[in-house]
Amino acid sequence: MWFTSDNAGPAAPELMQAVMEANDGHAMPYGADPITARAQDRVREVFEAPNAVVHFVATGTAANALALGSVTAPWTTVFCHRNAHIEEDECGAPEFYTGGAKLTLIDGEHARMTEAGLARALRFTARAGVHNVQRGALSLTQATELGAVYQPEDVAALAALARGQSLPVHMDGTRFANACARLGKSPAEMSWKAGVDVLCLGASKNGAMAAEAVIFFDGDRFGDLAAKGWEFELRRKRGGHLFSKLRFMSAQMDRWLEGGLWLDLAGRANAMADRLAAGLKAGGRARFDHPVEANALFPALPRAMHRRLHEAGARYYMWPFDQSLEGPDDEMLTCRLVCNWATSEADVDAFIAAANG
Ligand SMILES: Cc1ncc(COP(=O)(O)O)c(C=O)c1O
Ligand SMILES: C[C@H](O)[C@H](N)C(=O)O
Repeated sequence: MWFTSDNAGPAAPELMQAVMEANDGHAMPYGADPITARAQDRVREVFEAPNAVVHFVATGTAANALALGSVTAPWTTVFCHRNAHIEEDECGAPEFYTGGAKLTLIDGEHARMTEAGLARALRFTARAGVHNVQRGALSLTQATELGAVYQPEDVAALAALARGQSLPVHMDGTRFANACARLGKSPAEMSWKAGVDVLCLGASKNGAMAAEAVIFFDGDRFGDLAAKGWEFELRRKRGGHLFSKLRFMSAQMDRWLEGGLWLDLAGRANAMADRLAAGLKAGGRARFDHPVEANALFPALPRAMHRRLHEAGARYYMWPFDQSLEGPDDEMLTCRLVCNWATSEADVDAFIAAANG
């Protein structure tokens, strides 16, 4: 019963097979191989973005931090949600790779930034003179860190506010696939058509061993897109994130996007989250303070239930982590349960049985 994180899940056999097939003799290193070119074209095709600049890195943190470093200056601030991964879980990488940009934290339920919150923050930074950080970029996470998704129109409204201040829009798409699978909208509608300028598309949480795409879309934001892409390549290399045998990462991304596999895998994870939520709700003792819109759920459960689950061998995080299993049985404690493409109905049903007793 593994529900700690989709990072704990196995790689999908299709992607492992793609890596094996890529292991065919010699090929030019550092991304100059044909598999990488094919994967870059596959991304452009799936996103209906023939001119997009596409590069691959191994981690979501590298993707986010290098992308933000490419679109904002050290003396600026990036507007993000208070619970954004770039704020809470990247150990200062965005600040490091931007050369010191700050993060301006904005509230909103379910880690979804509100228009009002962003508008207020933009107004507050309007006073910026030489003594103040300048507005740098907007960063949104899709799906959010609390298991919710943004509708394309929500993204468009927030992006419009950013665009009104000539700010680029970054999207942390570590679980973009889960949001796309949930909403059934096209990747283009969920990204550049809604105003996203640079998308970090995560495959690692959704079947890859390690593969993340940084996609700069050909809007009016970056002027010379080729130059922006080259700048990213230099930042990636300088940051130590250019893989010499990039073909093995590219092969994962290419296979993941081929024939809609990425959406099938994400759909499986979402369906298991739905099953798990339904089973806990049926037990009558779970409280849900956040919606289940992707592959994660955040139920509040009685402490006694948590004890029972831990005794049954269930693996998951209390959320926040530091909540103790010692104390009154009926105190409600929130946890995070994350399903991945390999989560089985048996895993889910065993968790529900242990929870409901
Ligand atoms: C929303 C979000 N963004 C970015 C990341 C960073 O990914 P990585 O841990 O591969 O650096 C994670 C990690 O799971 C995440 O949950
Ligand atoms: C939170 C942790 O850093 C990881 N991003 C995860 O979602 O498991």
